[in-house]
Formats: sequence, C-alpha cells, structure tokens
Amino acid sequence: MPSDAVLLQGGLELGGGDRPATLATRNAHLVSLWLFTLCGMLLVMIALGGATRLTGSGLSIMEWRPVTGIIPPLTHAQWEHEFALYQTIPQYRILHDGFGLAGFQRIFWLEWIHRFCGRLIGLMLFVPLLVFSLNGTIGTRLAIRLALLFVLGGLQGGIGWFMVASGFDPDSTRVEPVRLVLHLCFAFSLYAAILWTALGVRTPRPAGLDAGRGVAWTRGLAIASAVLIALAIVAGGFTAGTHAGFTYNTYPDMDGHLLPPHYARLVPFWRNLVENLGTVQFDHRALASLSVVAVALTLLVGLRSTLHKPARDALMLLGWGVLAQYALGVTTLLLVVPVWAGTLHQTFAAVLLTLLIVLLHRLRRPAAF
Ligand code: HEM
Repeated sequence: MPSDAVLLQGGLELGGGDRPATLATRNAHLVSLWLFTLCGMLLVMIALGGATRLTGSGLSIMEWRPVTGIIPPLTHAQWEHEFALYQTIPQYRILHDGFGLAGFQRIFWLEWIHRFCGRLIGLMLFVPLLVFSLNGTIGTRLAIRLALLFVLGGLQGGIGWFMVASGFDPDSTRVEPVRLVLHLCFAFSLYAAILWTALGVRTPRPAGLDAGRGVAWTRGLAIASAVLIALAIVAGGFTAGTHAGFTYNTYPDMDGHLLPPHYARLVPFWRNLVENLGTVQFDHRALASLSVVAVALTLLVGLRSTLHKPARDALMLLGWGVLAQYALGVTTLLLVVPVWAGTLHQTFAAVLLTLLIVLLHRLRRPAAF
C-alpha cells in the first residue's frame, strides 16, 4: 500500500496514495462531503416516508415499474387509468371514497416524490462511486463497501414494494405492520451505515481517548443506550404500523391503567408484541423510557470521566435529543397522531440516531471498523 495513503478504520484506504498528503486530505473532504450529502437526502426521504404513510398516500401507485415509473402520468387518459386502478382497492372505498381525480392526484404526487427521491439517492450513490473508483479517489475496500450499500439500497426499494403490495389485499386499508417495520428498519440501518462510513472518511483515526475505567463505562453505557433506542425504534414502527397511536391517548397512564388491560390476551404470547394495540403501545413507551434512563446514566458517568471535548459535546447533544424525541412522542400521542406530529416524530428518530452514531464514533476504539 502507498506510504501516505489515508487509512480508514478496518483498513479501508482512500485514494491519493502516491500523491502529496494534502491531496489525500482533500479527497477525504470531498468523499465525506458526498456521503454526508447522501445522509441529508436519506433524512429527507425518511421524513417524506412518514408524511406519505400518515396521509394515506402510500398505496396510490399500484404498478411496480422501477425504471419507467419515473415518468408520472402526462395525459388526462393516463391519470384516469391510474385513478381507475386505485379505485379497485379497499383503501379507496373505505378511506377516500368520492375524493375525485383532484384528491387522487394529491396523494399520488406525495408517493411519486417519495419514490423519485429513492431513485435520486440511488443515482447520487452510484455515479460518484463509479467516478471516484475509476479515478482512484477511493480505494478498493471503500468502493466495495459502498457498492454493497448501493445493492442494499436497491433491495430497500424492493422491500418498499413488498410492503405496499400487502396493502392491496381484500379488506385491507393499510400495509402489513411487519413489512412496514422491515422497511423502516432497513432505511434506518442504511442511513446508519452510510453515516458511519462518512464519519470514518472524515476522521480516519480516533482521537486519543483516555484508557481509564470511566471512558470504558461510558462506552459500554452508550452501546446499551444504542440497543435500547434501536428497540424503541422497532417498537415505534409497530405502533405506527398497527395504528396503536390512535388508542390510549393519555399519558403517563393508559386510559387510567398503568398496564393496558388484556396485555397478554393473544395466544401465543409473541402475537401481542406485534398485534395487540395496548401491548404494542405500552412496549414502545417502556422502551422509550428505558432509553431516556440509559442516556441519563451515560451522561452521569461520561461527564464525570476524562472524555475529550468532541465526545462530551456529542453526549450532551444526545441527552437533549432523547428528551426532545420523548416529548415529541407524548405530543403525537396526546394529539391523536396529526400528520405534522407523526412525521416530525418519525424524522426526529433519525436525527436521534445521528446523534447516537456520532457519539459512538467519537468513543470508538482505535481498531474499530
Ligand atoms: C426514545 C424515544 C422514542 C423513539 C426513539 C421513538 C421512535 C419512534 C418511531 C421510529 C416511530 C415509528 C415511525 C414510523 O414507523 O413511521 C414511532 C411512532 C410512535 N411513537 Fe415513538 N419514539 C419515542 C418515544 C415515544 C413516546 C415517549 C411516546 C408516547 C408516550 C411515543 C409515541 C409514539 C406514537 C403514538 C407513534 C405512532 C405515530 C404514528 O402512527 O405515526 N414515542 N416512535
């Protein structure tokens, strides 16, 4: 390997190796800027996904055309064709009966923009990846990692369609919650992976962290917070997918109960975790509360240990972030899920994930991936 190549964690090298170190630094800035831009686009995509779901727009495009679907209906006859298709599914009769072509066009455009953004993100990943690989700006291992993420991004499009298709079933007005959670989790995982990669390109070597016990405890607690927040996100997906947010709209009690009645009504028990509205919502609340406790403990230990400033700042931001997300969740629930609050709560979950990833990245061990 060239002597002055910029090394990323896990041995990912950035191109520019035979050239002056300043060029390698410039490449690192360029590549990380590209990847951070992708993250910004993914955040917009997650927000659009929330709005699409909450306005009942997601089922308005009933044909799976990954390439030609980029062209929306252009003539009145094409609009009538799309609308006629939509009128055949139960969601139209039950939720939108009689809203006319103008009403259909409103929900169509939101879903079309959501899918358009997906294609744009694919292009924004693929074209620079090709150029940077061919001109040596990025090394082979980084190129392979990003190519894998590109393939997974394509798979996310397929999962999106797999989710939408479940909403066309007879008597169904919504997509299957398990598929919605799969789509949500895949989106969040892709986002986390691209963000982690971008951070690694920007700061390839971890700043020298004290090896003291305080730092090790902070790292451990931050990982525990990450696990709990990830579980809260999955439970949030089920809360959204089953429409559990439209029940028990009181806080901190659940319609006067600490634990919803019939918590374990369904048999076998696991069905309650994904189908029983009271259980689903209770679990989401409990995991969110545990996340706040875990982050508070991380703060307590972290701020008393010898963390360097970047890690302290990230920790403080995570503290504020988890409180804000908790407050947004309670607001969404008490207002019975208006579109703006639900969309904000979903989007802020991704912002919280960002803060978490930044903290974990700043706390990473030198050998971390
Ligand atoms: C760490 C804190 C929290 C996180 C990370 C979180 C995350 C999420 C996520 C990712 C969703 C799903 C969005 C989707 O699939 O579209 C969601 C939905 C929801 N959350 Fe939370 N949440 C938190 C706290 C809370 C709290 C404290 C409450 C209420 C007590 C709450 C109430 C809700 C409700 C009602 C929904 C369904 C909204 C809808 O139908 O769009 N959340 N949450």
